[in-house]
Amino acid sequence: MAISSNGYQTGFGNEFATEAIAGTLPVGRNSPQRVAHGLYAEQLTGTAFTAPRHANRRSWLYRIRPSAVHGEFKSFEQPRFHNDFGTGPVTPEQLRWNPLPAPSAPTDLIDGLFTMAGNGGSAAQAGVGIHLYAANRDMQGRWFYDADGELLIVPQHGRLHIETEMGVLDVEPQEIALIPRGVRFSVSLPDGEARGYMCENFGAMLKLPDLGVIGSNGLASPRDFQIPNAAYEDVEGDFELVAKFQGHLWRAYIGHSPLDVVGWHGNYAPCKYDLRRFNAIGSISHDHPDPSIFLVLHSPSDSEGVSNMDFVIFPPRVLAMQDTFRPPWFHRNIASEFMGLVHGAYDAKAEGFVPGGCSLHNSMTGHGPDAATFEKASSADLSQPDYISDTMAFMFETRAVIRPTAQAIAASHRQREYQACWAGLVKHFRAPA
Ligand SMILES: O=C(O)Cc1cc(O)ccc1O
Ligand SMILES: [Fe+2]
Repeated sequence: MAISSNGYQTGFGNEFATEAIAGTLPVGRNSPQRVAHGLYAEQLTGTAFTAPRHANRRSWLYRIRPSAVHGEFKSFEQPRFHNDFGTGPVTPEQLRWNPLPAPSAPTDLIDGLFTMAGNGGSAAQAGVGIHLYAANRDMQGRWFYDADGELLIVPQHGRLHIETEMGVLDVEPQEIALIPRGVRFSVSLPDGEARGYMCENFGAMLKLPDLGVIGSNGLASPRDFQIPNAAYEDVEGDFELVAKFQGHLWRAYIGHSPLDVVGWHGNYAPCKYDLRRFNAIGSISHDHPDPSIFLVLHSPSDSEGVSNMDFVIFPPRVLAMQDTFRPPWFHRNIASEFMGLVHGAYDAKAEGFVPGGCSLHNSMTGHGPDAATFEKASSADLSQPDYISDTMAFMFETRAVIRPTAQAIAASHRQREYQACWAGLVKHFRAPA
């Protein structure tokens, strides 16, 4: 069983139409009395029926069997992958981790998920679940869907071949994949192993930010988002469908591949985006701008301007600001910040923040450049620009505090000495005589 890519369409949130067999899509209606080729019609909605037109997302899928056809759901445990973010005290300490160790036993993407942190939950339809994955095996005869949230997958090492109901996404490090709530998929690993990050967004669907005074271009361009063309398989066998529903995993027998959608149309679909295409906007006079300038996608909350989650990147760029401490400043924010590094080095941390690693700085926790970065940037020659190259860091930034899981705090890959990176920031103050 393997479906290869049937190519892509482009445009974030567009109305798409695609068929793997010509003549599949009905013309002038969505649900004709009989669908072409003996297919079933099925609607998949991602927003309320009555959501305003600009926010309304749904697609029509024309498939070999309806998605209702499968066995009984039974509880399924993958104890490292969950939404138990706890209700007790949460440490305000700065936290950092090394990459998740590679599995020793054969482990597919679902078994390789490790929940690091999160807030809110599917019942509240707000917050995020933040997970790492490390896998070394394809998902075999197994498909997954997440009813709790949209999935933002950030591969860090190894490519992912993601076969979804709506077509195939081939994703490599420095690209991201977005899988809408409910869409069934399986993942195989063309490089035999893979490691990365996965954010489960329980809130409103991710969207491109408004550009305001930036104008009509800049940041992530809608045309750079790639949406798969329909691709399907007609396969029967003894398989399993794994669902994530209300924070728990469930498993049902399924006698066929659910990737049986021959054609679909609509604006609710998976997509991928190459972060290297991001058009970074920055300061060309003085001062280091707020990181919102690097916003790729955001999940709005009910309060205007306050996101449930912002997905921000720190891509290669040129820094030319004058009379300025060029790296990120020391700061405390109302928002909470979970960061990861896909490639290279991050300009606020001379060492210790490694590709595949991650950090957590919660609301009002002081953080910023480490001592080595401070020393270097405080005396750097500003007559020359800094070419920040070979880098791709990112941040999941949320309005609610990000609660690390008990297993993340206890993990052997946690850097228990992280705070020491600021210990060298000695007193330079001398009161004028
Ligand atoms: O903490 C961080 O490294 C992320 C970050 C980067 C930046 O340029 C400004 C603020 C901020 O929180
Ligand atoms: Fe920060």
